[in-house]
Amino acid sequence: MPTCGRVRTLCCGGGQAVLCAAAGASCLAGTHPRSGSWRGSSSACSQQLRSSGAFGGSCVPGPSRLGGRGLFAVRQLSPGQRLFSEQAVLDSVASDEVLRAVFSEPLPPGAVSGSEPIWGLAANFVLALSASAAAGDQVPSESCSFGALRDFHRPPQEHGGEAPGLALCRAHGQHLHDAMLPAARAAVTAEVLADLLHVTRLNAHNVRVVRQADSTGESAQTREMGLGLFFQLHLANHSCVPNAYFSARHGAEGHMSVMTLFAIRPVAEGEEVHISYIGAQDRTGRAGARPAIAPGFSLLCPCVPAFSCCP
Ligand SMILES: C[S@@+](CC[C@H](N)C(=O)[O-])C[C@H]1O[C@@H](n2cnc3c(N)ncnc32)[C@H](O)[C@@H]1O
Repeated sequence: MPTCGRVRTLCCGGGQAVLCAAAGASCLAGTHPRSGSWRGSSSACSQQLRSSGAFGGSCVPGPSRLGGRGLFAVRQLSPGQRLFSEQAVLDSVASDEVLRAVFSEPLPPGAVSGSEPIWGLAANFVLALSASAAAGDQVPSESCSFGALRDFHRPPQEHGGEAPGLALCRAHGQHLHDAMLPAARAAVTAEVLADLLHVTRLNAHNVRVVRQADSTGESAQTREMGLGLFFQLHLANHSCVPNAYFSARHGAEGHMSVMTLFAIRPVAEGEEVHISYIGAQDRTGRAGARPAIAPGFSLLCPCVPAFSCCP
């Protein structure tokens, strides 16, 4: 197991976050992409998350006719029924303190307000990655789910080329890496950040963020949209006529967002559970701007060519 010779505590999150500063990349051997363990492999964390009690006993992962994996009801589900709740593996809600511990000044406009969620996501990622490495990858169960990010969907390489969108993620990952403080830069490679962005692009769900008043007391609350990566929910495929919807919200500072999945209409045992990637919080199950889905998420809408099933 990798050990971290010297661990520097960053002044964020009440001193819980640690960053392996001096030991640099060598202390990240367990999670470093070049070790081969970051990308693609099934992690112990995923196994743990799939164990009994996961998915609220309402559904299980299985092969989808759409290709890849999907979620399937293990019993008949009624409209409005809660399927399961889960905490995000990673989300974009980061305090100013966390952002400033990871990124050098000046932060880009929107990074602190949260309207540029990728910065918060990357900051939380670096800190979780570092904490995981510092613990020799034997992280406590609360943060164990972080390792499950390795299992999230990535598109296969295109014929003779690379996965769609990867070049853009690589450029963006390099940009984020360049903007990091040296200690943070030593803890993560631009390549791993590019992978995180790729995973985010294809798997992240919107979460509602409600922030309480800041010290100036100018606003009682600010509301914004953040991003969350949920291990169980990420297995749900898209449909323009979904049979389930989710509601996700960032609650208390220092905790990841929580989402709950509900059935919209009766779902038969064995039926695939679909959400809509557009207007996912629309309980009616009606489709939103359906034609926008395919290029954005690199998927084929199951309604195509049967357009009539999309209102
Ligand atoms: C959040 S993941 C869903 C789980 C994924 N199928 C897996 O195997 O991990 C999103 C990806 O699933 C695939 N997907 C989701 N909905 C789909 C659909 N309706 N038709 C085809 N592919 C879909 C696409 O590859 C998409 O990028």
